[in-house]
Amino acid sequence: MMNIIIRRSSSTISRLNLAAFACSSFETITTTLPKQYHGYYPSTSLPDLLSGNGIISFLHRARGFHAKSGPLDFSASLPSRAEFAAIEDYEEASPSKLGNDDGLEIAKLDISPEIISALAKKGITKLFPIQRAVLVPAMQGRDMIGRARTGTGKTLAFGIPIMDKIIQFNAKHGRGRNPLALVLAPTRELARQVEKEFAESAPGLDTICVYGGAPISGQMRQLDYGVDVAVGTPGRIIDLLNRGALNLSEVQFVVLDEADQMLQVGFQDDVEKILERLPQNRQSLMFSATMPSWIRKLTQNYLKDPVTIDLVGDSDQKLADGISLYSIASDMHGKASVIGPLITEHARGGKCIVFTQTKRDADRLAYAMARNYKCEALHGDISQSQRERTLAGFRDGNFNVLVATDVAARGLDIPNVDLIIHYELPNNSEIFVHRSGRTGRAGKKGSAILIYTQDQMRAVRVIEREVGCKFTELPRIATEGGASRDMLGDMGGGGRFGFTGGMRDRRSGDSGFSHSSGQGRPGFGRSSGYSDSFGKTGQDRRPSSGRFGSFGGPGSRKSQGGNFGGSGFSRSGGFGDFSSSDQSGGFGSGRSSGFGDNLPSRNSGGFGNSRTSHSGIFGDKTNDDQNPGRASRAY
Ligand SMILES: Nc1ncnc2c1ncn2[C@@H]1O[C@H](COP(=O)(O)OP(=O)(O)OP(=O)(O)O)[C@@H](O)[C@H]1O
Repeated sequence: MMNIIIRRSSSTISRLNLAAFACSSFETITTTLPKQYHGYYPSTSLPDLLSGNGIISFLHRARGFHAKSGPLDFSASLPSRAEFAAIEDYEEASPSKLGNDDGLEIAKLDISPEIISALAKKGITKLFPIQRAVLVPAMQGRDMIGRARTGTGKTLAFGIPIMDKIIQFNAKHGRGRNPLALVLAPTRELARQVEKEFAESAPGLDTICVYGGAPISGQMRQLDYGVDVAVGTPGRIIDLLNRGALNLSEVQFVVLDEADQMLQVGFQDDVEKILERLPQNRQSLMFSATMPSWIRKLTQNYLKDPVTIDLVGDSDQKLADGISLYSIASDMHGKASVIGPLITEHARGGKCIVFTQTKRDADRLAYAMARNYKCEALHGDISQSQRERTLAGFRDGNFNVLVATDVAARGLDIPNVDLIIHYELPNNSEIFVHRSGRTGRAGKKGSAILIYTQDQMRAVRVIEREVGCKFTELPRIATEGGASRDMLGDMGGGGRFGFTGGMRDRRSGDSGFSHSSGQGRPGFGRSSGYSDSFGKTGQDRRPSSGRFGSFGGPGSRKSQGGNFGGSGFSRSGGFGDFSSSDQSGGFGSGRSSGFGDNLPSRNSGGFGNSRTSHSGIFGDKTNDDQNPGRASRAY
């Protein structure tokens, strides 16, 4: 085992021995964090990282050297002034030898001044730990898998080296027409956000975001004009490739953001199709806050001699440190009515995201809550323009409760979200991490509350175990009578529910509330879900099996009712129905089939075929691009 240590050298950062890096092959990098980052990383979870006074210690295993050199080889951008010290050492670093570290000033990095000043304008002056850990190997052209907790700056971790290299390349070779970098993201909203971060951090680069639901002609025109960085969702990218509007032959960098989702069943095929169109000689980067064990095997197929930069670790708490976790028991009927008191108590006037399992739940809950809260729904059946308005309104603080499906679970960086409510249990612990991670970002604090029913106790414990966390149990909130009906009573009447499907600017013919086809979908049955999910050790648990379908309770139930307007609603009326319908089958079927079934109106052709082979949220994947024949969207 050999260590390579990168350290700050007095007040500047020198890069003396990058050759040493280039001659080495890493498997795993862990970091020693400076004290100022302890807020982000609990000391219990990174015990070995707290002893090094800001030294990044790269533990790696020397293997056969695999050097990549492409058109944008980092050596071309290495400065004559040495800014980094990369000290190769065959011994464990001793803190005393390495001195203090007061953080890595971005202004002192040898990166483009354009990036430095653009970041400074955003208030970003020091690298976060994942960014400093990634910088050198990324600059060297190493393929990598990067894992760091939610909200810790992964976007810029891969963004800064890519932007810098492209700026250098353009300066040398002039600007080209075809993109040099491609970033794939699972949702449109995330794709837009990532593209925005690139555009703001390197204003001189031409960036484009391509995603379904937006006119393709404008995207084609922009591509024709020429772009440096393309960010997008897979379906639209494939569409543009098929039309000959997107040429990926010059791509030097490809990033799979939320890589574990991008490689899940349902997404993987599209991702592979895209990767096939890229040059062999490229740098591939995969990032996520969660990297289930199955992904490690898969990545061998896509990455060359990758370095793994893991700031989470297997045994550590997987959540960002600033997130306080709570759980609260409720019966099905009372779930909706505990939300109000929870918001009052825990959101402290900030924003709150309530996560539901289904689009229908999101609509109905948002509708019901709108009596008392400024509240909107966000999910995949809402038109793209409305989705964008909703998200912008939420960001701007025009309303402060967003009721969303897992379309909002990953990556979204919305300021001042203080509270996450898991109205329904997520399908798996990774989704729990991502949903909860919409709060407590960039060192801030926040709370996440899991509402569960008694028969979901076991699933709650599984989350605790897999995420390495402990919920603080909140006292039950009485829901008999008053509160529930006050807030939700207006929802009564089957007719009203018919309305929820069209509550916002939806695609015509939205059939989201019909749920005839998926009731018998495998993996959602509670018993099978549990054994499927929990019986495994974490190996190869790709979510296609709906492993935590068991979590959700509602969706796991066998449909007894038939359609939504049927027994579920009419039986008890009011918002209580919302919950009770879970039991009656309305939700159960909605959840299991609705995802797949909701989409035909938005997508031509293939969506009519529900993809029953996909179960669980991931099975339905986010791919909401208008791509005939493709699988339906999840959220
Ligand atoms: N070095 C930095 N200094 C200050 N703020 C930063 C820095 N790097 C990133 N940020 C900010 O931190 C926030 C979270 O960053 P980002 O969205 O990249 O997190 P992430 O790790 O990708 O999260 P997720 O896992 O949820 O996708 C953003 O608002 C970003 O602008």
